[in-house]
Amino acid sequence: MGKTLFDKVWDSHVVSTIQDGPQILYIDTHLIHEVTSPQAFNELEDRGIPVLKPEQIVATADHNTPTQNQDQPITDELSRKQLEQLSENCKKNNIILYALGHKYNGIVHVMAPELGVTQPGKTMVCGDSHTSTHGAFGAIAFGIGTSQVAQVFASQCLLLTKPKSLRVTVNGSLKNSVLPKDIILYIISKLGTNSGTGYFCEYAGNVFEDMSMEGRMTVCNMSIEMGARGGMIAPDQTTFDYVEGREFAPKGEVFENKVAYWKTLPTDKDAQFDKEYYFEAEDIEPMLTYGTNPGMGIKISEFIPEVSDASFEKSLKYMNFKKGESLINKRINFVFIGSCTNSRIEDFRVAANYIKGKQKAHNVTAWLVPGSKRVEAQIIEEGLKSIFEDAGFELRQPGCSACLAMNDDKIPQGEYCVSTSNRNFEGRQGQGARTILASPLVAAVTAVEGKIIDITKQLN
Ligand SMILES: CC(C)[C@H](C(=O)O)[C@@H](O)C(=O)O
Ligand code: SF4
Repeated sequence: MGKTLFDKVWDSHVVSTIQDGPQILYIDTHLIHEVTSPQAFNELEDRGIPVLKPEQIVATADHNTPTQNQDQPITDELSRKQLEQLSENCKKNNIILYALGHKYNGIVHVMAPELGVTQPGKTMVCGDSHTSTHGAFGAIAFGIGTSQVAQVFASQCLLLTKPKSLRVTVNGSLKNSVLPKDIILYIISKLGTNSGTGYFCEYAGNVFEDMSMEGRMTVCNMSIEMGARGGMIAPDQTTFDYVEGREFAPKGEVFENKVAYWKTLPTDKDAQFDKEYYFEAEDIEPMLTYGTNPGMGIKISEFIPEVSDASFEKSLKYMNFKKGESLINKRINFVFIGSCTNSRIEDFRVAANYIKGKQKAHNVTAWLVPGSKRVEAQIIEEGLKSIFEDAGFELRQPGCSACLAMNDDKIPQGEYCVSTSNRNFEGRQGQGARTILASPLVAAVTAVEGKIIDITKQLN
């Protein structure tokens, strides 16, 4: 029987198998940030164990970073301490750190692919659930807990049970104004937030084959929101072209040899998956979430479903929405374009393309937060900064920002925020804040209108 992409990468990294039990998997790249690494460093220090392969670790500061005045000392004490500790730990253990202000700094899932650290066929981990993003390259990439971070520091390996396999296939042609974010929000709205539990997901079909690397990252990023351990897309010419020439990508003949190997990775025709789902591209429309998990999504033109269930009702109460109502014309005072889901240059191009020559609505505070220093530089080089500023949008400095309330960028109590991030949990963007997940295009339109409008009517 043939093998899946996941099988091929997994099997080539198994160091040892315990009979009828878990396997020891070799980890090629370990990404770290300030939130989940400190306890792991402490554990190692307490036990007198050195970091085995510091050269296979890449560190960045992202969650606690302010998105204004990054050249000045951080005023928030907790955030300042978190970042200082990361710097100290990296220095002590000879780990490369792209600290705040460094030209390679950014959200871990934005900067690592940009630098060519993320490559097909690799195993990659980070103490962060959205590590699934890197699967867009055909890598096995997944989030781990703090004790596993310590395991990888000490051994460059992890003890794991091989997950089951799931494939989601989307074929057909997409409608105008449907972006990768809409595709993954649509899939999760259909499958629910637990459908992937215990599985690693592969995305297949012409829709993903035709997608840019940035779009593929948006899709794989949210795999975790349907419960999957990770998501993957077969590497192809789009992938190789993206990786080639980046700082940490292999060069010359080594690159050519790698490409020859990467070409062997796609799932074999006769491979079997434990579970398969199929969708048609024509059925997908721009999406919005109305509840407090990413599976509570509807097409922008649809109505909130009428479900009788206590947790559903609790969720609507938090959002102050009613069953059966439409979100069209809801007044929105906050718009956030950013996060590791949608803070790459293509996202800002989409937004700028719509915003150009328009003005944001008076009631709206619109934050644009690039995922990395490099994206920030691209925004300036391509002239997007002035488009945004002329329209009254606020371009901030890179970081996780309003994706989660771990820094100064918080949405006030009771306010709605149309956000390009990946989680709409209660309090995610600030205490009592109400998050509506959407694509960068829907977010940009909302900021200009000051309310949600049916973009399928306006733009088609
Ligand atoms: C802080 C971190 C551990 C967390 C994660 O694992 O995903 C964060 O990035 C998030 O998006 O909720
Ligand atoms: S941008 Fe949001 S989802 Fe991504 S790593 Fe940061 S906090 Fe997590």
